[in-house]
Parts: sequence; C-alpha cells; structure tokens
Amino acid sequence: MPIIEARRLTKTYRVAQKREGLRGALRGLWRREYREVHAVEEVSFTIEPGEMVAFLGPNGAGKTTTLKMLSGLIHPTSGDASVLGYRPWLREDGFRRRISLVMGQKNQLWWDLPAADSFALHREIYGIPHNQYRRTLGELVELLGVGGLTRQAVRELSLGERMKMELIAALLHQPDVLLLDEPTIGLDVVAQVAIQQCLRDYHARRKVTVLLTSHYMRDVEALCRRVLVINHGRIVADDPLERIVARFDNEKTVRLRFAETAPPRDHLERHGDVLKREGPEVELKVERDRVAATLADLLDRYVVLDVGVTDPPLEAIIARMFRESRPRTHADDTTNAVQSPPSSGARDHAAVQLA
Ligand SMILES: Nc1ncnc2c1ncn2[C@@H]1O[C@H](COP(=O)(O)OP(=O)(O)OP(=O)(O)O)[C@@H](O)[C@H]1O
Repeated sequence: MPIIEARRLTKTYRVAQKREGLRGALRGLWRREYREVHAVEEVSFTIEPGEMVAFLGPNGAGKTTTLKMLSGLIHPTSGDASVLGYRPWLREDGFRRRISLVMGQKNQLWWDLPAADSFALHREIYGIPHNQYRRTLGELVELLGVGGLTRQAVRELSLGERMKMELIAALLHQPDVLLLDEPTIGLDVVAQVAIQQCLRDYHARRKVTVLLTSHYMRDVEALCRRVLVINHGRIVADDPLERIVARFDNEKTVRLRFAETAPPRDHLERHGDVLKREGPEVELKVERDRVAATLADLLDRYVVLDVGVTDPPLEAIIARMFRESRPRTHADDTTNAVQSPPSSGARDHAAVQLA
C-alpha cells in the first residue's frame, strides 16, 4: 500500500498586484487587483514505503509547493493527499510525529543557541524517550561526523555543518517519511557527499521513505532510482532514472588521441560536432547510433593511440528533458495526435507532456 498518495493535488496562489507609482499605490488602497498563480495542477502519484524518489523540475515548477502540501504546511486548493494514512493539512499529532520536512533554504534550529539545545527541545516536543534520544543522536552525530560541533552556537557553524545539524534535528524522532527540499543547496562537494552518505546509511538502517528535490544531479544519482518530474505545475514523467537517461541521452562524447596530428576538421565534422581539436587530441559529440560507424571510420584511416566514449553528465540530460517538456492542449488528451507549441505563460491551464 502506498505511504504517500497525491490525487489531483492542486494549488493556486492568489497574488495581489501592485500598481506602479504613487497614484497607482493610492488606487490600490481601495481597489486591489489579484493574479492567480497555478503553482501545482492536478498532480497525482504514489510512493511505496521505503522508496527514495527524486522530485525534479526547473525553477518555479511547483516542487516546494507540492512538498508543503504533503507535509501539511499549506492546504491544497483542490485534490487530495494521504501520507501515512493521514490527510497532511489536518496536522494531526500522529502525523506530525512520523514525518519531517527539511528545507535547505530555511533554518529550523535556534540561531544563537548550540544545536544540542535545539535537539533537547525537540526531544521534549516529540516526547522522545531518553534512551532512544541518546542512541539516535549518537548514531546521527557519528554518521555525519559532527561530534565536536553540537555545543557551538548554530550561527558560528559553516553552511555545511549547519545543514548536518538540521538533518539531525529532522531525524531525531525517527520519522517514517522524510521530505527533503534541496538539502544540499549551496554546499561544497565534500559536504554534499557527507549528506548523501548519511541519507543512504540512514535509509539502509531505518527504511525511511524519502521524497527529495534537488538541483544537484549528484544527489539524484547517489540516492534515487526513481524520478518524478514536474514542469509548469504538472507531472511530466515518473520513471526509473535509467529510463529517463536512455530516452534523453542520444549523444555520446567520443575522445580520441591520434599518433600524429588530428584529422582535418571537415573530416571530423562528418561524424558530429567537434568539441575540441588540439594537436593529436580530439573530442566529438556523436549521435548514439553513429558511434560505432565513427570509430570504425577513424580507426580504419588513422593510427589512434587512445579512445574513450562517455555519456553526457546527468545535468545535461535532465536540462534537455526540462526543455522538451511542454504544454499540451486538451485536444491532445482526447486525440493524442497534434502537439501544440510551448505556451509563453508558464502557468496557464494547459497540461504538459514530454516530447
Ligand atoms: N506563497 C506564494 N504566493 C504566490 N506564489 C507563490 C508562492 N509560493 C510559490 N509561488 C509561485 O508558485 C510557483 C511554484 O513555486 P515553487 O516554489 O513550488 O516552485 P519550485 O519548483 O520549488 O521552484 P524552485 O526550484 O525555484 O525552488 C512559482 O511560480 C512561484 O512563484
């Protein structure tokens, strides 16, 4: 049975429009104008217990809004959701004890106090038994390697150290569902890897269910097998990561080192884009289906000392997927035939599909 279920979850924000200039401001005092922002539109998905799912989308796609609804911070405009069998926005005690939301952009710890004091407050609020608290805290402090830092004021910690403390605070009550909104934002690679490792180990030990948003594809590669993609407020893909890569990765980078000077540029261009041609070194972007023919041709004509074929980075693949996901009209829903061009307004009522 799913542990998280979103059913046509929709959130429309109503935003007051400010007029320009003093006259506009005065007019706005008695007659306000509003604009509707369709942040999330009819989002449906299910997540099974113990899954770690990446929730990806470009800026403003609706990720945070969805996580806020699933954690009960905001009410949906329409639609429904069930998390751990609860309707999140009712904020029942049993629900709050079993869920955690970590927002990389927001501090939940007391800024002027050591993290240890915030942890103790957490213990009180959640009524965590002393033994369990000590055990879990010890385990997390060890996983994240922050032993000496919990007695230092949070404001004196580095961004990475602070994030580790935030994660400890979020996991102290041993939630069954963990919603992570960009937990590694702004962190250097070392801190990112530490957070990833902690999440992986913690998941292996406790089988927590995780829904994670991140703009760092390293997080996704390290943690998630399944990827949900949202664009313009609508789910546009829900697939294993490998399937997304296979669908959007149709080019490879071919690197060659020739025994002598590289072949002429026009010859190389017959096989693909020339990314680099310096002395004996060449780098080509080649369509996946043409890699074998390219290598056969070049190896046949020239003496090649070294060859390498690599996939583009996941960032490039995901960026391509975002670009190619675009609105579709209601006519598409019924005929599934004619595809409409992208709409200029990101948040109109059209549905979205992948090319
Ligand atoms: N409180 C709010 N009031 C009005 N509009 C909002 C509010 N919060 C978000 N929005 C709008 O809703 C849309 C979705 O925002 P959301 O923060 O959910 O996107 P996101 O996918 O998390 O983006 P990012 O990756 O940039 O964090 C955006 O157009 C945003 O401007």
